[in-house]
Amino acid sequence: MSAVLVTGAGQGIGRAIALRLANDGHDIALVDLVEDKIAGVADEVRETGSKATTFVADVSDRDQVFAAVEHTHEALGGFDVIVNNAGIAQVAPLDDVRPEDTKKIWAVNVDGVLWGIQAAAAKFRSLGQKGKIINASSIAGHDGFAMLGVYSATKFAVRALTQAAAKEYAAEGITVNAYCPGVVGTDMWVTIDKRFAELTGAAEGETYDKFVGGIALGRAQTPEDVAAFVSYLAGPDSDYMTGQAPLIDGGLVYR
Ligand SMILES: NC(=O)C1=CN([C@@H]2O[C@H](COP(=O)(O)OP(=O)(O)OC[C@H]3O[C@@H](n4cnc5c(N)ncnc54)[C@H](O)[C@@H]3O)[C@@H](O)[C@H]2O)C=CC1
Ligand SMILES: CC(=O)C(C)=O
Repeated sequence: MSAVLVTGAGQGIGRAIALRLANDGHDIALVDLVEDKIAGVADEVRETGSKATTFVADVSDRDQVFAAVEHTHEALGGFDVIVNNAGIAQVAPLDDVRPEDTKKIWAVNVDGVLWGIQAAAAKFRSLGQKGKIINASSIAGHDGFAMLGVYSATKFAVRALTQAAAKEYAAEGITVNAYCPGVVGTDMWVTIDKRFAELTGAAEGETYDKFVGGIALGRAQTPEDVAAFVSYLAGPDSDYMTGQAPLIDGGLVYR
C-alpha cells in the first residue's frame, strides 16, 4: 500500500499509530531516540504482515529528520505519509520558566514538526507525487492549560504550522492536518501527574484523575483512540481535508 514514517514511535501514541497503520496495510518506518524501543515495535508491525524499518533520530535535528525520510524511501521503496508525533511535555508555572526550558521543548515540539514538514514536502516533490503530512497537536493546542503554558504554546504553534503548510502545499497535492488528543494514559501523563504533585502538593494520581473526570465520555483516552483518527487522516477518505486540527478527546475541549 503506502509507506508511512512515524516519529516518537517507540511507545505510547506513536506505537499505537504505527500498529494501527500497519494493520490498515501500510508499511511503517519507526523513528525514535532509542533503537531498543523501536526494534520491539518493528517486530509487532511485522506480525501484521506489513513491512517495518527503524531509524534512530532526534527530531529536533533537521539533518537527522531529512535522513530519516531518505531512509524510509530506501528501505520501504516509497514515501507517502509522515506522522510528526514525537513530543515532550513540561510542567511549570510560567514564573519558573527559563530560556533553557523553552529552547528544549520548542526544539522538539515545534522545530521537530517543522523539519518533518519540510523533509516530507521535499521528498514528495522530488518523487513528483502527492502526500500527507500529519502533526501531533493537543487539547493544549486549543486551550492554554495552567502549569502547561509553554507546552500549550508549542501545540498552538503546531496548529499554525499545519495551517500555513496546508496553504503553501495544497497546489502540489500535499495535505497537512493535525490531531488533537485529550488525556491519554501514556508515560507522558505519568510524568505530568508527578510534576503536578511536586509543584502543587496534589497526591500522585490526583491530577490525572481530575483531568479524566472532566471527560464527557467518562474515561481516559487510549492511544488506540488516537490511532483510529490518524488512520482516517493517513487514508484516502481524508483526501479532501487540509489545514485542520480536530479535537479527538472524548468531549473535554469544545470548539
Ligand atoms: N499523552 C497525552 O495525553 C497527549 C499527548 N499528545 C501528544 O502526542 C504525542 C505523543 O505523546 P505520548 O505518546 O503520550 O508521549 P510519550 O512520552 O509516551 O512518547 C513519546 C515518544 O517520543 C519519543 N521522543 C521524544 N523526544 C524525541 C525526539 N527529540 N526525537 C525523536 N523521538 C522523541 C520518546 O522517546 C517516546 O518514545 C506528543 O506529541 C504529545 O505532545 C497530545 C495530547 C495528549
Ligand atoms: C499532555 C497534553 O497534551 C495535555 C495535558 O493536553
